[in-house]
Order: sequence, then structure tokens, then C-alpha cells
Amino acid sequence: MKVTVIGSGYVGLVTGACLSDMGNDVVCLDVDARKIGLLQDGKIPIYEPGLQEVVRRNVEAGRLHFTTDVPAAVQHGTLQFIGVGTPPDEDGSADLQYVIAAARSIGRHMTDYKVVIDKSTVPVGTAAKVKAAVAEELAARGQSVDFAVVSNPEFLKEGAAVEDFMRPDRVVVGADDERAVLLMRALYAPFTRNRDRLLVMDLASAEFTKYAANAMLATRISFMNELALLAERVGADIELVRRGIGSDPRIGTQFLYAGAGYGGSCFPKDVKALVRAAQDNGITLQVLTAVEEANERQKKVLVDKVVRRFGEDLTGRQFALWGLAFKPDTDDMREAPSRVIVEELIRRGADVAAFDPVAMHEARRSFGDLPGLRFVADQAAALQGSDALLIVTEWRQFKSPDFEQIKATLRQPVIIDGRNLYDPGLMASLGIEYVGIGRGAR
Ligand SMILES: NC(=O)c1ccc[n+]([C@@H]2O[C@H](COP(=O)([O-])OP(=O)(O)OC[C@H]3O[C@@H](n4cnc5c(N)ncnc54)[C@H](O)[C@@H]3O)[C@@H](O)[C@H]2O)c1
Ligand SMILES: O=c1ccn([C@@H]2O[C@H](COP(=O)(O)OP(=O)(O)O[C@H]3O[C@H](CO)[C@@H](O)[C@H](O)[C@H]3O)[C@@H](O)[C@H]2O)c(=O)[nH]1
Repeated sequence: MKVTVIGSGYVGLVTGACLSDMGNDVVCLDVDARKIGLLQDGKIPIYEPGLQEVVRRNVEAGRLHFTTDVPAAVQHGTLQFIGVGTPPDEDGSADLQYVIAAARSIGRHMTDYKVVIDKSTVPVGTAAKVKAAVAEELAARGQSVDFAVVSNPEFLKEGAAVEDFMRPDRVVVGADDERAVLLMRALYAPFTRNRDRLLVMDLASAEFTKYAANAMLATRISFMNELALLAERVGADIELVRRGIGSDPRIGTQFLYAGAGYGGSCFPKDVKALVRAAQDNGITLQVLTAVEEANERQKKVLVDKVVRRFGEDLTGRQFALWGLAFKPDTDDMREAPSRVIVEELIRRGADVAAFDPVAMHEARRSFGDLPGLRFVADQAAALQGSDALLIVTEWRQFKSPDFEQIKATLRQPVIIDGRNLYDPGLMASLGIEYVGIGRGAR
């Protein structure tokens, strides 16, 4: 099938690459000429395991193209995916300006039947706005061309994006047009294996489902983070509690890890947008309001532990920081807890020696020139001259480090672990002072 993907960021690129891998003829469009230039040169602007290979083989096969040429891109695809950003507006609601601009581009240049597919995360009612924007542009040109609007939210996780797209738990399709549904079924047939995985529903329910999923996942994390605070006080170990509750299939084992707070480009913005949408409808979402507040507090928990150990004034102290990206297997720094932690340590007078296996470049861009922050070449170098090691992201290479080296290199053998990577018993036996999240058991 002929597919156009508008927006070649995270979601657009993965969508375009995976759809072309199933034999579709895909054009990815972006307004960012630098990004498209990189992609045309065979370079992937983001770090995402496996993506480079999928892009390369489909470009080589002539099924995947990148362009800034709006009319040509719009004319190409029967299926027009909109995968542009929906950042939070000042009041927390989703800013739809890029989605509407993409819809207008379609209306301005289409000459035959199109299915316009909202892949971006957008609030209930957006499909109607997209429909109106396309129709307005068509009317301005005096054209009458048939089209449908479909909601097809994306559920991929960064770091596992290709796998998630290729083997989705479900594909949600919101539609009010039978022909569009048939086309979507055909497009997703190679990914959904059996038909049960493709869930067809009305537009509003599909749009709502995306926010509900992220809100539920964020709630689990804030719930565990809050319980971790209490576990420390009462002498329980949240890791053992996690296993204890997770083995109940009604609860499940995934997404129950207490940590340094959730970040990324989705949970923070989507929780805010849902709370805001509820307010606009005269409803206060009390649980989700608390989920967000708990997360803001959690991002500071690591610094609270530093303060408890080293005092309020951190002047003259240096801390080694392992992990800057908001999660492992990505270089994405959007809403990363490391940003809050680094800024707070530096505000209190400390220096920070930071290392991340892949996010150093993005981190430099995101922090700018921040006095007191130094990026070092590897995890061992961060330890030199540091008073303690702080772990912020659970990269695999941090999971079994050389503990003797850590002990010998740090000024004091202190590890403050925001991801609960190590066994407190082992740390005690090695003579390392170890502080995790919610690990109060003695
Ligand atoms: N990142 C994720 O893991 C993820 C997962 C699921 C859903 N989402 C949702 O998908 C959407 C996109 O997220 P992202 O992380 O890919 O964003 P992104 O910022 O990485 O990419 C968006 C791209 O759209 C381009 N763009 C903006 N306006 C355009 C226009 N009019 N025409 C063409 N290109 C345009 C931008 O230049 C940018 O390259 C958001 O709504 C997000 O919430 C993201
Ligand atoms: O048990 C857990 C699981 C995750 N996190 C944190 O939660 C954040 C988000 O992690 P994750 O969900 O793995 O990454 P994202 O790529 O942001 O993916 C989420 O957001 C996407 C964008 O909407 C959705 O498509 C995905 O389904 C949804 O998982 C990260 O900071 C993690 O460190 C925890 O603290 N504890």
C-alpha cells in the first residue's frame, strides 16, 4: 500500500520503517530539513535499538523515502499518518498546532481519496478538528475529494520501539468509515497475526484509550514510589513487596519498579493533558493529580538522600552520576529525572561528574553550559574525586560493575541508587554504604 508519514520524529520514523518492512511503499515527510538531510544520508537522528537496520534495508529496497517536499509526499500515500509532536501547552492541554498544520497540508495538496490517520497522542475531539481542517483546505481550493479520518494511537516504548511496533499487544483503530477500517485492517494484518489484536472502536474511545493507558501506567509507578517512601520508614523492602504483590495476576509484575520518578516525552505530558481535559469538562481527576504531584516529589528523592547523608550545603562535594537518559536504551533526555537531580545538586553547591552510555550528546544539548556539570568519558572516570555514586538510569552495563574499584576510587564508599540495581546484603558485605529506593529492611 502507499503510505505517507507526516513527522519523521520518534514515532514517525518507527512507523515508516516498520510499515515499509512489510512491503508498503512509504514516504516520510518532515519540516525539519536537517533531520531529513541526515536520514537521506543514511543517518538516524535518534538512538533506538534495531531501527538503523530496518531503515537501511528498506531504503536499499527502494520502499522507504525521506522528503521535505509537502505536495509530493501528500500525493504519494492513500494512507496519511500524522505523527507530529503534541507538546503540552501552558495550561497542560495538548498543543494541537502541529497536528492541525499537518492536516491542512493534506487538505491543500490531496487530489484523490485519503485516509488521514492520527497517530500522534491527541485528546478526544481531535479527529473532528482534523476533519474540519482538511475540509476547509479542500473548500478553499474549490475541490470536493472524499477522505476519512481515523484515530490510531501508538503504544510503542522507546528503547523497544521496533519490537513494540512489529509485535504490538494491540492495534487500536477508531473510525466511523467502513472503507477506512478495511484499509487499516489490511495494513496491520502482518502485525496483528490474529484479528483479535486489532481493536476497532469509535473515534472518541480510541483517542481516550491512549491517555487511559499512559495514565494507568504512570499511576502504577507513582503508587509504588509512594509505598517506597513508607517502606523505608517502617523497615520493609519495596523490591520484595513488588514481587509479593506482582505474583497476583490481577496486579502483574510489570511496571511496578520504584525509582527516581518517571520521565520521557509521554507520561508527564499525557497525565497533565488528561487532568486538564477533565478540568475543561468540570471534573477533577483526583488520583491523576496526585500521580503527577507524587512524581514531582520523587524526582527529588535522590537529592533528599544525598542531603540526609552529606548535609544541606554541598559546597566542595562532587557526585558521580551514572545515567542521564530518562530510561535505558535511548538517548532521549525529555523530562529525564537526571535533569532535576543535576540541577538540584549544583544549586546546593556540588559538582557533578556525569556519564551515560549513549545520551551524552543529547545531555550536552539539554543542559547547555551548566557550571559545575562535567561530562566524563566512562563510568570509572565519574568516580574519580567523587564523594558518592548516584545511579539514575538502569543501563545494563551498570548492573554488575567492579565494586572493588568503586570502593577504592570514591572518596567515601557510598552508593545512592535511584534504580535499586544492587543487593543491599552484598553491598553491606563489601563494606559499601548503600542507599536504595524503599529498601528499609534490615
Ligand atoms: N516518543 C514516543 O515514545 C511516543 C510513543 C507513542 C506516542 N507518541 C506520540 O507521538 C507523537 C510524536 O511524538 P515523537 O516523540 O515522535 O515527536 P518528535 O518531536 O520526536 O517528532 C515530531 C516530528 O514532527 C515534525 N513536524 C512538526 N510539524 C510538522 C508538519 N507540519 N509537517 C511535517 N513534520 C512536522 C517535527 O519536525 C518532528 O521531527 C506525540 O503526540 C507523542 O505523544 C510518542
Ligand atoms: O516500573 C517502572 C517502569 C517505568 N518507569 C519509568 O517510567 C518512565 C517511562 O518508561 P516507559 O514507559 O518504559 O517508556 P516510554 O517510552 O515513555 O513509553 C511510555 O510512553 C509511550 C508514549 O506515549 C507509550 O507509547 C508507551 O506505551 C509507554 O510505556 C521512565 O522514566 C521509566 O524509568 C519506572 O519508574 N518504573
